[in-house]
Amino acid sequence: MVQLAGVTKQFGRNTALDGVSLTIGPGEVFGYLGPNGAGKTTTIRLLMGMLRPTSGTASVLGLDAWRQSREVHRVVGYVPGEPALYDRLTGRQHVAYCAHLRHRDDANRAAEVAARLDLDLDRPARTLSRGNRQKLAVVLAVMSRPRLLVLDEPTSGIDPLVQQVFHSILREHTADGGSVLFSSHVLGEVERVADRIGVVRGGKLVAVERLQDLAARSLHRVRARFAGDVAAEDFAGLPGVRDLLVEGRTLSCNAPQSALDALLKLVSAREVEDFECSEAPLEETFLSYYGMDQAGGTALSAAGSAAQHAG
Ligand SMILES: Nc1ncnc2c1ncn2[C@@H]1O[C@H](COP(=O)(O)OP(=O)(O)OP(=O)(O)O)[C@@H](O)[C@H]1O
Repeated sequence: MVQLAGVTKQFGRNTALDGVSLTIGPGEVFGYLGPNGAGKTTTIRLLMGMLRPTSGTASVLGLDAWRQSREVHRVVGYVPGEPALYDRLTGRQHVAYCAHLRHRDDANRAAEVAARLDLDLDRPARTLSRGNRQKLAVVLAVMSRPRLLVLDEPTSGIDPLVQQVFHSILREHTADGGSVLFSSHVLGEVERVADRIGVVRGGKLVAVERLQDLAARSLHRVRARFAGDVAAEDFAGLPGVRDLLVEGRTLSCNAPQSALDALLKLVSAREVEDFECSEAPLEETFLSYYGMDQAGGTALSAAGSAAQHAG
């Protein structure tokens, strides 16, 4: 669906992207993460044929993104970071205009998506809030049922309830074999919907991984109180378990998801009086591995606490 092979993009002396290679397959939601200025929008503009790579190749659905950009625009639903709308046209007029450009009648599908997103299609674009402009851009991108959706920070400005609806729309899209490239500067925005995430920093793709693998490495804080004394050695040697501490009848430790089953079996072999297990937010695990430290103050403190748990 998407293939970047050694793509570099320079603006004068500034290297915005540096040798990025990436493949996105059918039925996949790919979360493209990175702090401000990392190169997300540059990647997306290259894929949409708005920029020409300095070196390397970008292709979309088998089409060369630069040389065949008109065909690319026909088959991709694109939501830019700052949607460009016609101030005086209503949502419905935008829908009619885009449908006309594509020689299709997508009005019913557009009305259905707009209703789900709680967007009034009869208001002129100039009266729409940032979130509602974003929703209209989403309606225009999905109404023709394109095989690929390329979304540049599409949910900034959209409230959490509507984000859930938006996620279901993306899931329906991938269930039909479509794919999604979804950029964001925070994991929280994509973690509920992405299958894989890629992290771009300073123009380099520094990590690509399946979200379920990241979740499997996420730490759980475990605490158990037993009816009698226990020894730390009874629980030692479980792979990935950190900060193991036994004080009298109480055990505490941090364990990745992959160690929970074995740990629980050891715990339940004894008489348990109290048990607690809470998962650290995925954002913490993510930050501790990839340190997206430009994401903001809260993120910084989360990274700090994750690092402490990691011992
Ligand atoms: N047209 C341009 N001319 C010169 N430099 C540019 C241009 N577009 C982007 N850049 C530079 O390329 C780098 C990557 O920018 P890009 O917009 O791709 O980042 P981003 O990850 O999308 O950031 P944000 O989250 O802030 O939108 C930045 O250093 C930016 O200043």
